[in-house]
Amino acid sequence: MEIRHTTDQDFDVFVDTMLAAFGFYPEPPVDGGGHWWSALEMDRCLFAVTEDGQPVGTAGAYSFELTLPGETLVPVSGVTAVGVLPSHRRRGTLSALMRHQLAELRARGEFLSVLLASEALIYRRFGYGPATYTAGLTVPRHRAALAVPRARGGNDDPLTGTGAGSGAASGTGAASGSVKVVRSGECAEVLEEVYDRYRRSQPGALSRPHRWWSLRAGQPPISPTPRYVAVHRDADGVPDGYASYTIEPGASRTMKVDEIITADDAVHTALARFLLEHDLVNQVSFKHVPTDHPLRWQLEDFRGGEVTGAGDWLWVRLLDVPGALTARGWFADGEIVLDVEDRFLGEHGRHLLTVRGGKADCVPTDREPDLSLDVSDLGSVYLGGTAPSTLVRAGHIRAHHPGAAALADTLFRTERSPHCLHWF
Ligand SMILES: CC(=O)SCCNC(=O)CCNC(=O)[C@H](O)C(C)(C)COP(=O)(O)OP(=O)(O)OC[C@H]1O[C@@H](n2cnc3c(N)ncnc32)[C@H](O)[C@@H]1OP(=O)(O)O
Repeated sequence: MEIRHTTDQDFDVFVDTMLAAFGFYPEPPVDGGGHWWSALEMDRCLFAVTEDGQPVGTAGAYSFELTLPGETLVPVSGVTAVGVLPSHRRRGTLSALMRHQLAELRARGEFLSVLLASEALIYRRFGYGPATYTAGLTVPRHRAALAVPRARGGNDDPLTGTGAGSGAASGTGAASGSVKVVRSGECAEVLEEVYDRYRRSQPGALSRPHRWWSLRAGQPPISPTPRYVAVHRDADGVPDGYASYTIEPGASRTMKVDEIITADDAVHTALARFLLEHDLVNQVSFKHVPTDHPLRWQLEDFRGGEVTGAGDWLWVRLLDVPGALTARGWFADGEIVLDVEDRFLGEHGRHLLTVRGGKADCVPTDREPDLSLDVSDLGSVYLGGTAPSTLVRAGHIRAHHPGAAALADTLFRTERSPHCLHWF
């Protein structure tokens, strides 16, 4: 089995092989891109090839930026299009592709790799751990009333003041804004710009490169699939949020919300209100709600929303432990010794992590460890979305003394849970 790079000439064969591995039929071409795979970076794709030259396995990587806790932006590889033909499985082809790819990512100087896992059993052995979580929230219209915020109140508040449809919302509740509904095809530039502002402040979020928008590659609202988009603008008319949605015809009249994108909680509230008050809708189904998002708390009826499809989203793999640990922001001072095992790459390191004033220093040490953990578990806790103590209680991370788990929880905790809704 040989692993080799693909070139632009291989694009069609690459896509055919990858689709066959997933059991999908090739789809007819769409004008100007349109398929999720049209933004594949062919210089970052790999073929696994048999001795007689037949491609039997594929793996690709997108060049993204990931927002770390502390709003640090770092380049990461978004691993994608991983597949091995059904006729050639369980012979080590994926393992060979992963080994080759991880070495290449390191050679590029990247210290993190991320992916969305088709199955949860595949990637831990390669050092990836689930790191961000998401869930759907379905709210019947008759239970959709929003509560008056107890800490604020008053007429200038985004919840209690004029509705978003007629204009209201800001970070402080002091300024007004407006919502206008347009079709997704008419506002691509606005979506791209608002998304870019949002993702820079949201830990766990990935960039959506311009190429994705121009090729309409990905899931709605990036794809050519028709959508309505409620665009929120501030008092000066500057777009600061959007919600992309469809309404199912027929008896269900379910409004399906692909995403609400904004960096401002008050704008999020205004857009949610706009959707929840929409006429001729029986229920509103939000596809992506971060697990700790205030939306559920904002419903007057705390049981008014049903959480659906809760699960993992972004899996994270550290390629350079000190590099990754010193890159993110930290929110509590302290020090901890981590003994990290990387079985797939056959590596082991003991690191002293010292945090002062939001920044970390990470050096090799021979001190006794506080925690012993696999690199995949470090990937899970790295963005702050999984408490180390949960993995201690699960029997995955070993705490060497009472208090070690609580110390790790305090250090790794972030101001806001990481969340990613970009599909790739
Ligand atoms: C980021 C993404 O693109 S996610 C998409 C992943 N791709 C898919 O789901 C498409 C359908 N599936 C496939 O193409 C293949 O089954 C793959 C890519 C998941 C696995 O490829 P293979 O070449 O069979 O994997 P390989 O032989 O290297 O297996 C390595 C180990 O992982 C295990 N493994 C591989 N796939 C799975 C799985 N789906 N579930 C459980 N274990 C698995 C193997 O049993 C093997 O274990 P071992 O080392 O203890 O013997």
